[in-house]
Amino acid sequence: MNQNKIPVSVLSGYLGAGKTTILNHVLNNRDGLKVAVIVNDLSEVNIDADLIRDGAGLSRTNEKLVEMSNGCICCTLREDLLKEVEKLALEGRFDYILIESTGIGEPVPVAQTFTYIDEEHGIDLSQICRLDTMVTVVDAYRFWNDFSSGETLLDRNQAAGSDDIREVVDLLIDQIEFCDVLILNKCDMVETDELDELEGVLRKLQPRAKFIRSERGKVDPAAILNTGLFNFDEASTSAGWIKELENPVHTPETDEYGISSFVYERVKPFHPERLMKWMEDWPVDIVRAKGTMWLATRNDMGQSFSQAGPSIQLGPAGYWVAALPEDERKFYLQDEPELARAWDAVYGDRINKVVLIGIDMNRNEIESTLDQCLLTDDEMRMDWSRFADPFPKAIAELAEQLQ
Ligand SMILES: Nc1nc2c(ncn2[C@@H]2O[C@H](COP(=O)(O)OP(=O)(O)OP(=O)(O)O)[C@@H](O)[C@H]2O)c(=O)[nH]1
Repeated sequence: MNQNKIPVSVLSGYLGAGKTTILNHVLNNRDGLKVAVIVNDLSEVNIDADLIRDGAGLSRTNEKLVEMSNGCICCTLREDLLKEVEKLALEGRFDYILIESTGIGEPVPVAQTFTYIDEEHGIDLSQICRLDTMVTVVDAYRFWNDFSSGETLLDRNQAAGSDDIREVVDLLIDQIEFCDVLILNKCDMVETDELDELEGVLRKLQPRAKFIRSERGKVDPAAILNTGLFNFDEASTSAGWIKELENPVHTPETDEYGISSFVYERVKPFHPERLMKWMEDWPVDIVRAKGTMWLATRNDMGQSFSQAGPSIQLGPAGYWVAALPEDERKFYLQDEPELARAWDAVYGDRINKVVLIGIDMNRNEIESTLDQCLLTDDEMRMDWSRFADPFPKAIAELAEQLQ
C-alpha cells in the first residue's frame, strides 16, 4: 500500500438508503482526519451537500466539501470527478477523500475512474489516489418493496434522462454485487428475524463483502475508512452467482431461512416456446438467476440470461466456440484448457448453465419443470430452426406480466 496516495472511499446506495446520514456520522467521528468530501446530486440543488455542511462540522481551513450537481459521477459527470479528485489529491492537504454517489449511480464505472488511466484527459488517478473501500448502503426497510416493485427509474421520476430505461431492481443488484462493505441501514425499522433473512439473501448475492448493520447511520468510521479492502478484480467477480458458478456450494436444507442456491446445468437446448411459458410462471421463490442459455432456434449463439425479482433479461452473449470456423475453434481450445476440459464430444461448449438463488426453493420441482422445457429426444432429431421462437421481443411483455 503506497502511503503517499490519498485513500478514497465511495458510498453508493439507492435513493434514501441513508448515505448522507452515514457520511455525517462518520465525519462527526473522524478523529482529526482531514477529509475532503465530494457529494454528487442528480438535481441542480445539492441538498445532501447542505445537510453535510450543516451536520458534519467540516473545518473551513482543513477540510473541503465539493458539490457535484446536475448529473451523475458514474456517467455525465465522470470527467468532472476525474478533474476534481486530481485537484484535491494534488493539493496535498487531505488525509482522505470520501465520495457520496447519487442514489441512481452505478459503482463499477466510478471504481473504473480510479483504476484505469483516462487517455482522453491524460489523467491517471491510480498514481495519486488509492481506492480503498467501495461501500453500498441498503435500506433494510424498503429493500423488498423496491426489489419487487417492477418499476423503472423513469416510472419513479428518478431517471438520469428520458433514455434511462433502467429498472430499480437492476440498479439495486448492480450496487449490491459490486462492493467491499455492505451497510444494512435503517435496522431500527425492521424486526430482527426479517433482518436476519434479508442479510442471508444479501450475503448470497454478495458473499465477499463485509456486512454491517446500522441504525440512523451510526457506523464506525473504521468500517469504511482505510480498510484496504478494495481490489478491482476481486470486486468484479464477487457476485454470488459468479462464486456459485466457480465453486458450487450446496447450502444444507437446515438453513434457518431456507436461503439456498444451485446451478442448473444441462447439455441440451431449450425449446423456446416451452421455456417462455415456464418464465411466464416464474417461481416466486427464485430471487436471482443468472447464466447462459442455449435456445434450439439460436444454435450458434449463447444467450445471456439475468433475472432479479420481476426483471428478466435475455440477449445474445456471443458465439459458441463450437459454432466458429475450425481454425478459430482450435485456437480457443488450445488457449483455454478449461474450455477443452468441459468440451462435449457432440455439442462442444453449448450448454445451459444458470445459477439460481432463492428462498425456500423447491429444487426438484424447478429442475424437473425446466427439464420439460428442454428438447425431447424426438425433437432433438428434428430441424430446430423450425420451432417457434417468441424471444426476445416477448421478453418485455414477460417482464410486465411478472409484475
Ligand atoms: N429510521 C431511520 N431513518 C433513517 C436511517 N438512516 C437514515 N434515515 C432517514 O432516511 C432519510 C434518507 O436518509 P439520507 O441519509 O438522506 O439518504 P441518502 O441515501 O443520502 O438519500 P439520497 O441522497 O436521496 O440518495 C432521512 O430522512 C434520514 O433521516 C435509519 O437508520 N433509520
